[in-house]
Amino acid sequence: MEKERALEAFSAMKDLGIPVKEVKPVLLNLLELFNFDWELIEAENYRALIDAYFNLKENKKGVEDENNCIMGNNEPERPAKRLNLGQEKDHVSLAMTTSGQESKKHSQPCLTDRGIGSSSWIPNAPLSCNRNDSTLSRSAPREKKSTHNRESQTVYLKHPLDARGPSRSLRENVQTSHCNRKLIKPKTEQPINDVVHHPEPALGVCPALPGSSVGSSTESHFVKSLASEHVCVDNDDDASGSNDSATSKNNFAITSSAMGEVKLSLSCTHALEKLNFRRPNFDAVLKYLECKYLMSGNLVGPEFSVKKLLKDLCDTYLKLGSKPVRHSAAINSPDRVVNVWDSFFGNRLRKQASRMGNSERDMNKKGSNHSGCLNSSNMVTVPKQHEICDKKRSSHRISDITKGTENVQISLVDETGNEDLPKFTYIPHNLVFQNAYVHISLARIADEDCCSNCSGDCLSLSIPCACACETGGEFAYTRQGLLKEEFLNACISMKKEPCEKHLVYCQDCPLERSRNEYYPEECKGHIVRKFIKECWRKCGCSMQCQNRVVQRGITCQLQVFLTHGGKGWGLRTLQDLPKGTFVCEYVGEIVTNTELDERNMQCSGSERHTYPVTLDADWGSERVLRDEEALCLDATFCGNVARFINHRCCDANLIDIPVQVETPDRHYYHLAFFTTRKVSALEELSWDYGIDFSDHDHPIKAFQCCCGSSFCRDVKQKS
Ligand SMILES: C[S@@+](CC[C@H](N)C(=O)[O-])C[C@H]1O[C@@H](n2cnc3c(N)ncnc32)[C@H](O)[C@@H]1O
Repeated sequence: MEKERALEAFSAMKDLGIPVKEVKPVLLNLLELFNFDWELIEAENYRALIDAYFNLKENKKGVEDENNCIMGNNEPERPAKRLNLGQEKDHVSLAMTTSGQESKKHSQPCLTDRGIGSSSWIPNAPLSCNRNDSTLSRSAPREKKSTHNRESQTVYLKHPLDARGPSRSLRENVQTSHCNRKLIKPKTEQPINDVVHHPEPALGVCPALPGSSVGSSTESHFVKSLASEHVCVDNDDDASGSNDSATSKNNFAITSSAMGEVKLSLSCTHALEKLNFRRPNFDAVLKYLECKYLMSGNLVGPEFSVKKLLKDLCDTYLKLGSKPVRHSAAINSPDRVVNVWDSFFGNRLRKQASRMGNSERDMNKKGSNHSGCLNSSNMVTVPKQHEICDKKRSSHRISDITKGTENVQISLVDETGNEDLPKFTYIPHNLVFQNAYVHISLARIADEDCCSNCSGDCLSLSIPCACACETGGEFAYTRQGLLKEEFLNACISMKKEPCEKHLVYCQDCPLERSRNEYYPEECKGHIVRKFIKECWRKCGCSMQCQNRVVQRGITCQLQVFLTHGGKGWGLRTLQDLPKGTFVCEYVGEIVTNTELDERNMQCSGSERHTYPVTLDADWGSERVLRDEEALCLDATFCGNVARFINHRCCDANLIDIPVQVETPDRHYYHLAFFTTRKVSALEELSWDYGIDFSDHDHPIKAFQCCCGSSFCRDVKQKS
């Protein structure tokens, strides 16, 4: 896993013209700084790594320039340009277009050739196929702001790999250069009376007892000389094997007894001489070392020796234990990570971190109290008058209905305490119930359905990649991870006022068949919907490509709550959401029309249903789709948070948009919810199910709408 990630990082940097050998030390340092949190390194197309690399380069160059000045040399040309992925688009595209993008053809959207983009909500069962009601959408932008301030983010890097080695540390470089950047210092000089005295030797690894394992971070006893044989091995730099352990700085000893016990002791006597030395987490030491070897790629080369390996272990232990107090505290105590973030990178990077799935959740988990309230590490500040963590008032509270399956926790609160908790199984991705046939295979993805020649981030290319063809030859997303305004507005207006040209008609409409099997009416038309096409596995770009939004999952802070006014549970946002934000996908069981009919026949009319959505956009194509083939999503029994989104006529703040990820056809796709306007923290999220409240023949009676919209279509409510 680590190896794959390292290779991906190398490849991304290679795309920018940065050789692997130069990336390795920077990456290793960054891993160390970020506490091996790869997500931070991978975020926004390795922005941290790129920054660190160029900072290093610049700092080095500063020194070189200075030296050149002193020596009277001409200023050499800069080796490479620094890139700002957020803003300096040209630089990035320059580097990225080396992979033959010019040869790509970008066809215009061809929705009508390929079938219908219709997805309709279905109250309880039979599928409604009204011109006005055939809209379900999904949306998903990740907010990514390019507020990167390079001037304030010079990361201190020292030469990482070789403890003996670097000709000049960056610290020296920085100090001698005239660079005004703020430095993040790895260690502050401490007054002498701050020295921490360790009563025990600094390192002890005692895997001696049978069954015990190497690597316990808590063991700290130096090997005792109980052994029948005790070999002390000096590991001077030349690894000559001198046995003079008394003079050796780093050494290790192997002790064994006649009973078969073996103890391996590593002694880093350097540690005692170091100011600020704190025992590091041994797992972190091992991880660091593994990464180092992984990146050097010569673990088992001709130069390999076990002695060297053990010496490296000692050195690494010493290195990690000699970090500034706060950093080593973070290594030892994950609870302090947030402080380290603040002190090392300030709020900017912390926010960046908090936008990322796991890190975010970790922070929340650590910061949440027993009942799961959000704390200061959260981006969301809930106004006092709406205090949702008030225990006296909320007799129902679940801190995470997703049970850890999403990137973020989603709480449920019932401030009245009167409602039964919803009964369903949370699933973060669609699952086939039984008979539905979802044909996902790499072989079906043709060259024109993916961008195999791309690398890194497709949105940084000057020419949109093949995947953009579905959205008019342009990407649907902005570089901030939002849906483009033009695309969104077109989807909204198509949904509100579908005109004839947006409709396709089936020869034999499955929706009508489901209403009346023997005398189905003529198809009333399905809207040919606008699709988003995201890059996927066969594409050459990385997982950080900004044309991958929905597939990365929920990133907004959401909450299920008990609404007032008869709608039951609802979903609200706990943070302000800009227009075009991806909120969540509609996730449920993938069922066939036949299976859905069966389900609907079994349930009683009084049950509060989630509204299944018809999925198959191939309706209206020449082939008649049988009920056993047509697909729907039903979130009644198994679903995600979208099952709590209530209906609002006409002016809902969410719209559902089909998103093509794994399959190039329109038989199966994802339905994503995006905000139609700016939504403020604590607003209820809603979407227009597309119900025709005047359709009294519909086998499923629609609920009495309490949406409160002045455009409410339920006339009963109005009168
Ligand atoms: C997808 S579920 C939404 C979550 C649901 N409120 C719950 O408590 O589980 C759809 C159901 O919510 C209720 N509902 C949704 N929107 C409504 C509205 N505008 N007016 C009245 N009831 C609504 C209806 O009972 C409907 O069958």
